[in-house]
Amino acid sequence: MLDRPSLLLDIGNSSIKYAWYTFPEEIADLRIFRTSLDSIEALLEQAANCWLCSVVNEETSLFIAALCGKAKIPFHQTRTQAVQFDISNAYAQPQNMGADRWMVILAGAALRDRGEQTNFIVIDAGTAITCDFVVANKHLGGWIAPGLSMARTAVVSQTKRVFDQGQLLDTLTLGNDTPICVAQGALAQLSGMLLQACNIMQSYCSKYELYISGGDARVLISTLAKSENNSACVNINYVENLVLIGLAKIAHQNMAKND
Ligand SMILES: Nc1ncnc2c1ncn2[C@@H]1O[C@H](COP(=O)(O)OP(=O)(O)OP(=O)(O)O)[C@@H](O)[C@H]1O
Ligand SMILES: CC(C)(CO)[C@@H](O)C(=O)NCCC(=O)O
Ligand SMILES: [K+]
Repeated sequence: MLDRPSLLLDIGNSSIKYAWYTFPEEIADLRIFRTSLDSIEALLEQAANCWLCSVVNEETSLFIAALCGKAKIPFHQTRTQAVQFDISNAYAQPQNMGADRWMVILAGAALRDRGEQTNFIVIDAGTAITCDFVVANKHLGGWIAPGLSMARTAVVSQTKRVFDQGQLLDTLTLGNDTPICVAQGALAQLSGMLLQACNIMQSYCSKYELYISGGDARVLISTLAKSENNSACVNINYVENLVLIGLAKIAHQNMAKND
């Protein structure tokens, strides 16, 4: 059983992603796959154990736990902590913070340890976009906002004459008809969030790293790269899935302890 890898599961609001982790592999080298609830049982048959990060209902976690019981393998679910790996959480009630955000913060810390910077911003541009700030091992707080797709849907659904044709653009320009104005408006909101994040971080520290992942990460990076006024945002690192890297870090630590 021990020659089998750990199954790392990220259950988000709209999709499920997973990766295999074999101790003591490098945690930054994960290959990411998408799956569905129906396919998890088959994955567990090949796993030594399972690590879950979920932001959906408790029933789903109980379902995965039961599948692990059936496969006779250990089940672990990560929860947001007040302090973990020397990083302290700014929430007065850490349990209120989505476990995915905490994994993303721990992933930022793990990736940062390989470089020089101790300060970092982590952004997860998924269904919702979240942004969290860590300076000298202290999480200072963060933001939650609609993701690109949700922002576009929101403005269309709450107005009469605004419509969207779903164009995917990665250059910020000024729209001259309704659907382009919608596509550009959402892009301006989200890339503006990145710029504000960098501006605010500079008031805390002169050097920091920025890690960004999620379905909209690439579009946001190329939008900023093509903008003229992006000097605040430097050192942007794209990572396919920070949640799973955070989970790998915890799985790694747990196995190192029991080694
Ligand atoms: N093929 C695609 N399908 C769905 N969303 C996509 C696709 N390509 C890019 N996106 C963008 O990705 C965003 C969703 O990101 P991602 O796939 O990381 O989220 P998710 O897995 O649904 O999020 P969560 O983890 O919160 O459930 C949407 O805002 C959308 O604009
Ligand atoms: C913000 C999301 C939806 C991002 O996936 C998730 O982290 C979540 O449900 N969070 C709970 C609220 C909070 O983090 O404060
Ligand atoms: K998300």
